[in-house]
Amino acid sequence: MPLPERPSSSASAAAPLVVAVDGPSGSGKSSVCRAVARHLGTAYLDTGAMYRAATWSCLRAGVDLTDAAAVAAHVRAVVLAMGTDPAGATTAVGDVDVTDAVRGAEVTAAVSAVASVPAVRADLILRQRALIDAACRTPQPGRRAGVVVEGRDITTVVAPQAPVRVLLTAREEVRVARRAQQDLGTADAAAVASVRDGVVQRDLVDSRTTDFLAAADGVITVDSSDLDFEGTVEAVLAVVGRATAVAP
Ligand SMILES: Nc1ncnc2c1ncn2[C@@H]1O[C@H](COP(=O)(O)OP(=O)(O)OP(=O)(O)O)[C@@H](O)[C@H]1O
Ligand SMILES: Nc1ccn([C@H]2C[C@H](O)[C@@H](COP(=O)(O)O)O2)c(=O)n1
Repeated sequence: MPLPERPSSSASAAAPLVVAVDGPSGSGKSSVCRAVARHLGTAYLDTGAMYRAATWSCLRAGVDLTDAAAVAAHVRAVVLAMGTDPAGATTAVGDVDVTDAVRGAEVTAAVSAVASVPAVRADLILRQRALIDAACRTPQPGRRAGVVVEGRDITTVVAPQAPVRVLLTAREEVRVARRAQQDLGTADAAAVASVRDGVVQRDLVDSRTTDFLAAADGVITVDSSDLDFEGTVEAVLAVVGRATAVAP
């Protein structure tokens, strides 16, 4: 069942809404959150794309990724521009559009190292909070004030006060199969085997930096293992509806 877009005529009347979503790789954060934001009429912020853009810039500049101080100093100077329209979220470093480049294998293999540097995290977390604040205070014309923001530490560190906090998860074999289907166009045994390590290893390394495998207090878990894409979007929207319902 196609989900309707939220009518923009009432966009300016609603209070700002922040929906914070965390989860492991392949759980559906990007695709599901984009659809949820479209439905709610809010902005959409992909914080993983920010870590990826920082990594892309380090790689391009030849920064030694084992040198945390050098990585942090480089990232501090990176001009990041995040487009938060859920219909076409974009990422730019300076005036270079890196929306597609940051999805490449080289960045994916290196991003965990950059994201594990505490000073990089402190820097990007400040930028993420500023973007969330901007989406709440000055929404784009026709958009509702607020943002659906996803990553690994949004419910716990970046926006722990968000009125809606969700851990979006799915069983490992389901996430690996989705990644195979997405990257290789098939989820046959060979395709699944070839992407498994990339998914599992990255989650293992990332989970030493951020805690996205278990829901923190007050965070609602949505397990999409046995849901299709639209069912997952509806499940997240149901959490939003319950969390924002006005008591009678
Ligand atoms: N409930 C679902 N049922 C079927 N496919 C899904 C579901 N949710 C997401 N997908 C598909 O799974 C793939 C991975 O989803 P997505 O890229 O949104 O995950 P992610 O959590 O953002 O991953 P990463 O953190 O690695 O970027 C996409 O092709 C998406 O369309
Ligand atoms: N809030 C976040 C978001 C992302 N990361 C790291 C961990 C991931 O490996 C990487 C890329 O994220 P993805 O595009 O796969 O969602 O960025 C993080 O540490 N904190």
